[in-house]
Amino acid sequence: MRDGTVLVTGGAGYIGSHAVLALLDAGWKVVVVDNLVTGFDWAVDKRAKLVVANIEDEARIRATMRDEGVIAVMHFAGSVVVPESVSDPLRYYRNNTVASRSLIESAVASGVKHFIFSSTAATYGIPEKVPVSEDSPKVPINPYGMSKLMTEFMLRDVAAAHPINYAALRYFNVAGADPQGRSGQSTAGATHLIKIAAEAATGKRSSVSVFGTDFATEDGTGVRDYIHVTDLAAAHVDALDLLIARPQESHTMNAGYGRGFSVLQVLDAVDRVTNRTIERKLEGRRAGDPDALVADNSKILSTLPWRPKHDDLEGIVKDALAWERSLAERQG
Ligand SMILES: NC(=O)c1ccc[n+]([C@@H]2O[C@H](COP(=O)([O-])OP(=O)(O)OC[C@H]3O[C@@H](n4cnc5c(N)ncnc54)[C@H](O)[C@@H]3O)[C@@H](O)[C@H]2O)c1
Ligand SMILES: O=c1ccn([C@@H]2O[C@H](COP(=O)(O)OP(=O)(O)O[C@H]3O[C@H](CO)[C@H](O)[C@H](O)[C@H]3O)[C@@H](O)[C@H]2O)c(=O)[nH]1
Repeated sequence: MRDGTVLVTGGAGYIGSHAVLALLDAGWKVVVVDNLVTGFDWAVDKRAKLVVANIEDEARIRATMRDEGVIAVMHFAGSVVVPESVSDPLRYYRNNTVASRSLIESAVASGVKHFIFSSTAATYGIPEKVPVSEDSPKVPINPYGMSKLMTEFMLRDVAAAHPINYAALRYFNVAGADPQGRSGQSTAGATHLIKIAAEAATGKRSSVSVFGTDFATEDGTGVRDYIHVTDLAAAHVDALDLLIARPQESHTMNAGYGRGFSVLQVLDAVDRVTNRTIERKLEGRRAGDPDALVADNSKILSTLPWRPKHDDLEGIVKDALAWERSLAERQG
């Protein structure tokens, strides 16, 4: 067992629940803080403690940090739907930026030494150059990306002023599910391509829309860097070890594989795995979708011992499908 407890905000959600598994498997004690707006209490592994609270509830957060001996925070809690951030920006600045400010203040006041933050490739907006490196211009094209970039700025300034260091991981497209079937993407009303394709493959949807066929890519459909959620969770555990080993340093790193697949390549992979053909509806572009978004991942590879173990598109699809099937059984 490691010394100290890790507080995981949003640990009842998709990515957070996988980080909880990775931390527990690595011997950490874990306390989850989640208000269950989009998460599920059953998604939290029983070895972890669940505190149902808003991260803005400073009294409860500080009491939890003190009582549980929290040495590090992994901060996944937030609002994640890009179009919703466009129609309701203040909600995103509240739940992503303002709530993060409150959590960071609680951490500093409670003497928490390390902070790991879920940032996003959406901080880059429409990149000038692909693969996109960390020092590329950060020009978010929606309030979601901006709300996350503002939190990165807060962390930078707070780490300069207080004895706390941080890692901000800019996730690319997170997909797949725990290969042992312990968690997966469970949120209803999904918008993510691989989740939607898995729903179509298991009969929850009749077809998949392909949003745009005139992008500047080889087959005209959007290209993305899909990273397996279990690899992403492992990167957080490695980032925590680094923050502990080198308390004077903080790091902002892309979390992706450095290779992209088009929408049609993803749907082809689903068809191969299921040995069926999902109906595709070719439609117009969604607002604000870049042609291609692929990580330059040289920084994370040179900074952490982390190496991808699940970077195979068909494997990601298989794990997503297996979870979708078990979710269907769970929901009857
Ligand atoms: N899914 C992706 O592709 C992706 C990509 C880049 C970044 N991210 C970031 O990763 C993080 C996790 O995303 P996810 O896909 O797992 O989403 P999710 O909705 O499954 O998880 C978010 C969790 O946070 C909880 N939560 C939200 N607001 C809260 C609050 N104020 N107090 C306490 N709990 C709260 C929710 O109940 C939920 O369990 C988010 O910060 C998101 O911005 C996700
Ligand atoms: O039904 C669908 C859903 C998606 N797509 C396409 O599939 C690709 C991936 O779309 P997703 O919605 O799965 O993901 P995004 O790339 O739009 O965005 C994701 O990654 C971003 C970072 O790059 C943000 O973090 C954001 O939170 C997260 O949703 C895009 O080309 C999109 O147009 C379709 O064709 N049909």
